[in-house]
Amino acid sequence: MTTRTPVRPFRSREWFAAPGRADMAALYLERFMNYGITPEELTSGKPIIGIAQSGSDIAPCNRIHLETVKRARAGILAAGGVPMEFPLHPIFENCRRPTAALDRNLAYLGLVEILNGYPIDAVILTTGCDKTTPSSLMAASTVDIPAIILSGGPMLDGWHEGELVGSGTVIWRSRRKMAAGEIDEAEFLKRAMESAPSSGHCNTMGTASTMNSIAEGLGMSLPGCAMIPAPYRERGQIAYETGKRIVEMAYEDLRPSKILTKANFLNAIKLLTAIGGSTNAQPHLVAMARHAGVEITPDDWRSGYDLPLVVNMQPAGEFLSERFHRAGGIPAVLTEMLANGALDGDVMTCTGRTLAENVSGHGVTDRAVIFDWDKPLKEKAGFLVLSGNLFDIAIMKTSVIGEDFRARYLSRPGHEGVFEGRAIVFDGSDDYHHNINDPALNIDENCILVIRGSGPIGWPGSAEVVNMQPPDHLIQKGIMSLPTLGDGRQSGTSDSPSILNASPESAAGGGLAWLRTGDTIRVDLNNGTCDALVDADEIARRKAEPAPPIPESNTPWEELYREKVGQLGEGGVLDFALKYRKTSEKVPRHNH
Ligand SMILES: CC[C@@](C)(O)[C@@H](O)C(=O)O
Repeated sequence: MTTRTPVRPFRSREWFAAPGRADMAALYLERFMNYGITPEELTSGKPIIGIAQSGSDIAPCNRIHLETVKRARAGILAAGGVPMEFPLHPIFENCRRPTAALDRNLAYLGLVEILNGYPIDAVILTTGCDKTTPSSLMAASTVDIPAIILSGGPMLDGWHEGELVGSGTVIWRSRRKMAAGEIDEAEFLKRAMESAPSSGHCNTMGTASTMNSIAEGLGMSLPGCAMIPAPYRERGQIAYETGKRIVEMAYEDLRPSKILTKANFLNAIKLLTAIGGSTNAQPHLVAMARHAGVEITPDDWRSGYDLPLVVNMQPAGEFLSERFHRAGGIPAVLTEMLANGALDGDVMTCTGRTLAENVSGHGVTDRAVIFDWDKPLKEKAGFLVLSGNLFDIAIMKTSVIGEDFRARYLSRPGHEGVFEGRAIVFDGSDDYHHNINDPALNIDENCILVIRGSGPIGWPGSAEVVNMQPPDHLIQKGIMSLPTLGDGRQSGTSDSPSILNASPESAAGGGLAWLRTGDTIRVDLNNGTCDALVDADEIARRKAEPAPPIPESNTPWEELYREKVGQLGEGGVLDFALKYRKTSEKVPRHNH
C-alpha cells in the first residue's frame, strides 16, 4: 500500500476537506454515505479513482467491463485508492442509427464534464468498441488527470465449418456470397453468429482492436492489455493490475500530457501499418492528437505508409485476435519493430517506464501470425494519402488491396498504379442500395462507385458506407470489388480497397458535390492523386447548381453536431473544444 505524498495534492481534497468551508465538505460527503461509504474513507487523503464504465446491455462489445471493473476495484483498494464507478455515454457501432460516429464527441463532452466537475483524482478508462477508446483519451487529455486504459478485449476466435470467421469481415464477405447466390439468409445469420462466439469486441483487426492496440502503442495501457480475449483469466488479472497501477499514477501525477507526445503518436501511426489497422484510426488518431496538443500532418501519414504489414489478421490477412494474442500480441509486434529501428523506444508510458523497457523480453511465439519485419506479409502497407480536385485529403488502406484488384486496376503495363474509371455517383446509402442493380446505370468493371453525403455534416456523423460492393451481375461474374470513393468511412473489418474519409465532404462544399455520374476519375497511386477529368469552366458551372440533398437533423445533438464538427481529415472534432486543455489545473467553484 502506498503511503507517499502525492506529487500534486489530490484535487478531491478540495471537495472532501474543502479548506475553510466545513459546511461544503459536509454537503459533498453527506450523500455518498447513503450507500455505505464512511466519511473516513473520503477524508483520509486517499486518491479517488474514477472508473468510466463503458459497458451496458446496449454496448455489448464493452459489456465485459461489468465484470472487469470488479477486479479493477480490488486492485484500487489493494493499492490504497477509493474506487468510484460512473457511466460513459454508450457507444455501440453495429446498432446505433444513423451512426455511432455521432457518439464519440458526445461521450467525450460528457466525460470531460464528469472528470472536471467531480472529485476524481485519476481515472480508469474502460474501452472496447471502436469509439470508446478515442472519446476517452480525448477527454483524458482535455482534463489532464492521470488516466489509464483498461481494454475489454476481443471475442474468442469464430469458426464456421472448420474455417475462421471474423466478426464484421464475415458480414461483408457473406453479403457478396449472397449476391452470388451461394448462401441464403439463414446461412448468413449462422455465419454472423458463429463469428461472435463470446463476450468481447470484434475478433478481427477492425476498429475496436485497432484502437485498443493504438492505446497500448501510445503507452496508455499496461503492456499486453489490448489483445487479451475478453473471457480469458488474464483479462481479470490485468484489470486488477490496472487498478493497482492507476493509484500509483495518481501519486506520481503521471498525466496524459506527460505521455501523449508527438513521438508517441508517430509510433502509433507506424504500429497501425504493422498491424493492418482500421481506416477509422485516421480521424480518431488525429482527434486524440489534437486534443493532446499534437499536430499530425499528411507527411506523418506518409512515414507510416512506407512500413510493412507483419500481423496476419483479418481483414488484411488470415487469423483472428485470439491466435494473435497467443503469438505475443502487441508487445511482440512492438519488440519486432523496436529491434528493427522502426519505433522510438524512449517514450514515456503509463507504467512510468519507457516503451522499450515495457516490452523487453516479449518475443514473437508464432511466426504464422506475426511475420518477420524483413519478410513481411506486405511491403509499403500503410495508408496512402491522396488529394486532387475532388478533395484535399483522403486515404486508401493498401494492405487490403487483393491480387485480383491489383491485377485488374493497378498492373496495366506502362501504367502501373494508375487507373481511370467512369463515376457512378450515389447520394447516400439509400440511393446506393435502391439503385446499384439498376441496369440503366450500365455498371461494368470500368466504373468507380462514388458515395457522397456520408461525411460528418452530410450523414450526419459520417457513416461506414464507402465499402460498396459491385452490382450482383458483376459479382456473379467473379468481380468481387470495384474501386470506390466517398466522403464517409468504412468498417475497419472491411477488405475493400476504397478511397475514403474524403475531406472536405460534399456537404461542406468538397469536390464530390459537383461530380456527376459519367465523369471520368483518374487515380494515380504513385503520385497520390485522384481527380475528376472535368474542365474548369464546367466545374464552375456545376458549383452554381444546388448542392446534393442531405437529410434534415432529427435530434438536437445532430443539429448541434453539424454546426460544430470539423472534417474527417482533421479528426472530426468539435474545433472549439480544442482550446480547453488541462482543465483539472483549475478546480471548479463550489456549487452551493
Ligand atoms: C459493424 C462495426 C464495425 C465492425 O464496422 C466496426 O466496429 C469497425 O471495425 O469499423
